[in-house]
Amino acid sequence: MRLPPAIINNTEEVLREILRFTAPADSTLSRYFRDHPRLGSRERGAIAEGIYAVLRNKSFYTDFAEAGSTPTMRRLSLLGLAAAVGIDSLGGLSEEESEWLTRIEQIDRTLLPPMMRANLPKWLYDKLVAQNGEADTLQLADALNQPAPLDLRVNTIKASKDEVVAALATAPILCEPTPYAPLCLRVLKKPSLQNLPLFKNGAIEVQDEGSQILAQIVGAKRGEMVVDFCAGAGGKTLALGALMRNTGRLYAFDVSDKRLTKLKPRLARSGLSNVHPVLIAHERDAKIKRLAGKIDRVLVDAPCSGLGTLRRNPDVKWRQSERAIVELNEKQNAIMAGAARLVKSGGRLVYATCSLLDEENEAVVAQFLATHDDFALVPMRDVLAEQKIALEMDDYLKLLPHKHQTDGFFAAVLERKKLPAKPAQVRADAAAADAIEPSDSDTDLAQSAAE
Ligand SMILES: C[S@@+](CC[C@H](N)C(=O)[O-])C[C@H]1O[C@@H](n2cnc3c(N)ncnc32)[C@H](O)[C@@H]1O
Repeated sequence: MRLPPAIINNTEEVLREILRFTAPADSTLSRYFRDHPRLGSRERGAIAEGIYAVLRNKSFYTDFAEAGSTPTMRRLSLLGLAAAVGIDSLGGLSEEESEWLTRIEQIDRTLLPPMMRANLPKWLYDKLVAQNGEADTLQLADALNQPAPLDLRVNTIKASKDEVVAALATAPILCEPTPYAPLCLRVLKKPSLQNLPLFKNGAIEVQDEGSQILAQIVGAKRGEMVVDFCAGAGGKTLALGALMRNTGRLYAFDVSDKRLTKLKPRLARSGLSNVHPVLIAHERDAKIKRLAGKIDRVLVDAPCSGLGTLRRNPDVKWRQSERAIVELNEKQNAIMAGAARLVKSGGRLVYATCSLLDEENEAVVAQFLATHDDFALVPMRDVLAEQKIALEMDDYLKLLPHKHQTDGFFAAVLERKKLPAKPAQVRADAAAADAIEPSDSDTDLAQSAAE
C-alpha cells in the first residue's frame, strides 16, 4: 500500500528545520512526532528514514535538487523518501517527479566527483584525504553513509550469551555473534527491543561492538578501583561494571547531570551494585583530587567531534566545524591532565574518542606524553593480546566502519610508571597512618553517589 501524499509535506516541514542545524536531528524529529500524534508508525518510520537519507547524501542530493521547477526542499524530501521506501511506495508524485527520481536512482555514483560521492563537507573531506588518502577516504565515507547494524551486549550479571540467544530466538529475533567482542550479538533485522523481558530485566543493552571492545581494553579486574571519567549515560560504565563482576568500586563521573540521570534506570536494570555516579563541576573538581593516586584504571571517553558515529548521527558532519575541533582539543587535553592525577603507580589511563581525526586522537596522546613523563604508552597490540581480542593493531586502537563494521573509535592505553619501592620503615608508617586515618575520599564520593 502506498504511503499517503501528506508525508511528503511532513518530511519537507521537518527537513527545513533540521537543515538549519541548530539542534541534533534526532531530537528535532522526536519533537516533531510528539507535535504530530496522528502520524502512524509506518509514516513516522518513512519520514525518519527519508530525513536520514537526505543527511547522509546531502551533497549529491543538493546538486540534483537545485535544478528543476519544483521547490528544492520538496525535491530533497522526495529523494530522501524514495531512498527510504522506494519510488513505488510514494503516493502523490507527479509523472515528472517519478521520472526524475528514476533517472537519479540510476546514476552510477562511482562516476561522481570524489567529494560529492563522499557526501562530506570540504574541510572534513580534505582532512581525511590528507590523513588517509583519497581511495581510503571514499571507502570510509561509503561505510559511514550506511545505517549502523543493531548490536547488543549480553550482561553476564543477568544471563549467559547462550541464554540470551535462546530467548531472542523465541521472540523470534535472529542474531549472530560478531568477530571481536565476546559478549556482542548482532541482530539481523531491527526489531523494537524495549518491551522484551530480556531488555526490561537488564540481560541485554544496545551497544556497538566497537564500544564493547573499548570497555574491554580498559582491562578492569575484579576488586579494582576504577573511574569512568566521562561516563555520560553510562554505556561503557555498565560494560566495565560487568567486566569487574560487580566487585570493587567503579566511579562514573560526568559534568552533565542530565546524562548521569539517564544512567540511573540503566544501572537499576543492570543489577550492578559497584557503580557510583558522581556529578563533577569540571576536571579539577575537589572530589577528584581526593582520589589522586588511588585508582587502578581510569577511562577517559572524551567529549569529541563524534565523527566516527556518522552511521547513526549523519547530521554531525554538517554540524561540526574546524573551530569546534580546536575547542574540543583544549577540553580533551585538560581532561587528560585532570584524569591522570587519579592513576596510581602501575595503573592505567585509557584515552578514547569516537572521532576519526588525528588531531583529536594521536595528537592528544602525544601532547599528554610530552608533558607527563611518568606515563608510558602500552602498545595496543599488547593490550589486545592480554584481552585475547583478535584484532591487528599497532600502538593504538583504530576501529573503522569499512574495516571492522563498527563505529569509528580510537583508543590509547597509558601506564603510570611504577615508583621505586619505599624503604620498609616508611611503608610500615604509611600503612599505620592509613589504618588510623581512613581517607575521606571514599566517604565523600559515596555520599555524592547517593545524592
Ligand atoms: C563521548 S561522551 C561519553 C559517552 C559515555 N562514556 C558512554 O559510553 O555512553 C563524553 C562525555 O564527557 C562529558 N564531559 C564533558 N566535559 C567533561 C569534563 N570536564 N569532565 C568529565 N566529563 C566531561 C560529557 O558530558 C559527555 O557525557
